[in-house]
Amino acid sequence: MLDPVRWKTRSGEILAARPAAGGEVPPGVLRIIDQTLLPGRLVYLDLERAEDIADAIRRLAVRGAPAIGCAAALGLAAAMQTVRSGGADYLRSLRERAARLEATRPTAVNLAWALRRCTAVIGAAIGDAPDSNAEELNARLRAEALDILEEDIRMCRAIGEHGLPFLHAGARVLTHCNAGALATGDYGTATAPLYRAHEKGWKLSVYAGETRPLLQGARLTAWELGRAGLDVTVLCDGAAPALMREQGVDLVITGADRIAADGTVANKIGTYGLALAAQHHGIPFYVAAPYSTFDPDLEDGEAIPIEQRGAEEVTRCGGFAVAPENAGVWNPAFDLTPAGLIRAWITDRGTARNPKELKTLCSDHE
Ligand SMILES: CSC[C@@H](O)[C@@H](O)C(=O)COP(=O)(O)O
Repeated sequence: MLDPVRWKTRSGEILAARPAAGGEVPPGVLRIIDQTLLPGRLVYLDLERAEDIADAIRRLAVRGAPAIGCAAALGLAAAMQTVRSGGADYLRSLRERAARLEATRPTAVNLAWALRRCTAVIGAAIGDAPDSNAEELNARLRAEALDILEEDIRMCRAIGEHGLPFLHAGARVLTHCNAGALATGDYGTATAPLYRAHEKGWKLSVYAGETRPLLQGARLTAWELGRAGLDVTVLCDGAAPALMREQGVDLVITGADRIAADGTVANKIGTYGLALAAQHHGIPFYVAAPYSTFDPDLEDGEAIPIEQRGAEEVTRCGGFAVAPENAGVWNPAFDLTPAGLIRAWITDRGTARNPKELKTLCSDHE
């Protein structure tokens, strides 16, 4: 069984998208919040088979770079419970399931990072003891998956501490998409300093861009921050530059799906536009991410694979047609923000002011 790890807000509510969030979970099951139904309904999904876990990641029932890494690792551990043969057969089954999970979403590097960590650990265990049985290997795999989750929790907390100095009581903060508790194992990345500030009793004004086409900002960020007691205002994506000009914003902070060695950040579509608007208005733009989001092997950010998603995400909204069915659609899930537009990268290992510092902080990526 996957050990339950619980996280509660100050008001005592269980919030994060993590296994066991809804109570006791039977052996070999990954329990997640179905984020596609929020904020209307809080529904948990129990997933057992690698295909179902892959499907949940693909259709964004669980989403956000760190969360899909954790869910894939824990899901892999759950799905492997039914495998009976040990040794090389076990490794073959593991690699086959991991490949299926890794193929679901190409941009967020945390997914590949977590799955490769799991396969490497089992490869090494079998290298040391080729006759290991499935039970022993399952225990090792489960421990590694839980380690990934626990490390993510620690990283969120550390990002919160490193990001806190950029805030002050009364700060007006704009964020995009959902880089919060729902997107990680704990506090979130971009939201971690906001939760920390809130815990200290600082009153913030948080602005959440709605984040078309799937509205992660409006549906998820506004939901989770509101539940935790933060003051949150939702705006249409197109309203962000006017907000900066007319109401004033002290800083913009977003998460990341992958950061290349040159500091380029891939994040939810619309991030680049926010960074350009922030530069125009002299507003600092920060990116918060754990080291597992840094991809030191990718020198040039332009090489980050950008996931293209289905046309219906753009032509339909909430079940209604919002564009003609036959209109052409361009629907990249992410865009690239160059390093020159980023004031600092706030990581679990400290804050980097330029790509060189970032590489020094984060380059021992496993
Ligand atoms: C801490 S999550 C950072 C990013 O993963 C987040 O900002 C984002 O772009 C998520 O995109 P999504 O398509 O919802 O998975």
